[in-house]
Amino acid sequence: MVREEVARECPAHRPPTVDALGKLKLLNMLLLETLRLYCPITFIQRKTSSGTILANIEVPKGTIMSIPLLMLHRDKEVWGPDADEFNPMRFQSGVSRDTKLSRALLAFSYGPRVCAGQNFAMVEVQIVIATILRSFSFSLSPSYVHKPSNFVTLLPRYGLPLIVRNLQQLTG
Ligand code: HEM
Repeated sequence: MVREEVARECPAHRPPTVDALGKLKLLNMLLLETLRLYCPITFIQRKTSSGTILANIEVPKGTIMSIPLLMLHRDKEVWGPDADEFNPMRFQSGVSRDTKLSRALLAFSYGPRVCAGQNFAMVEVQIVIATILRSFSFSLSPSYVHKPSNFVTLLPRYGLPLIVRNLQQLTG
């Protein structure tokens, strides 16, 4: 489905244009769902600049708080009973239009210290994936072991071996 969308919107043998990227709705949904389940930065920290009360808990000035993004992204109360499943369709109406989702998806953080490279990162990965999808099919190698691990950022512990096929050779 995503490959069909890319083939429809992006002309072959040229990098996708800004206009084309704006039309890659399915690819965007797929990337948002990937950022939800496997957000590269799994937690952020904040230090209180003054004493405050959070959810009836008194928090003194200077307290360092960890915000567990990865855990929040799997909260069934927010995301529903299928929170642990990979389901890009949950972003069908777009994250920016759904206020609940735009605040629940915290892969790039939120508020005044939101990731400064958010838009750049999304455009970059859209171009890379769209370009790959135009020419190649890929699937997980049987040797792949699913073990996301946190080493500063979230990474596949044993790498990501893929079986890659050139689509032109496949279709002759
Ligand atoms: C998928 C890719 C990326 C993810 C998931 C990501 C995520 C984040 C997160 C969660 C923060 C907040 C950290 C905190 O408050 O402790 C952050 C901050 C930041 N990011 Fe990114 N980032 C990505 C790519 C990039 C890129 C490509 C750039 C630059 C070109 C960038 C530049 C920054 C900067 C400058 C900040 C600090 C903003 C501030 O504190 O005012 N990021 N990022």
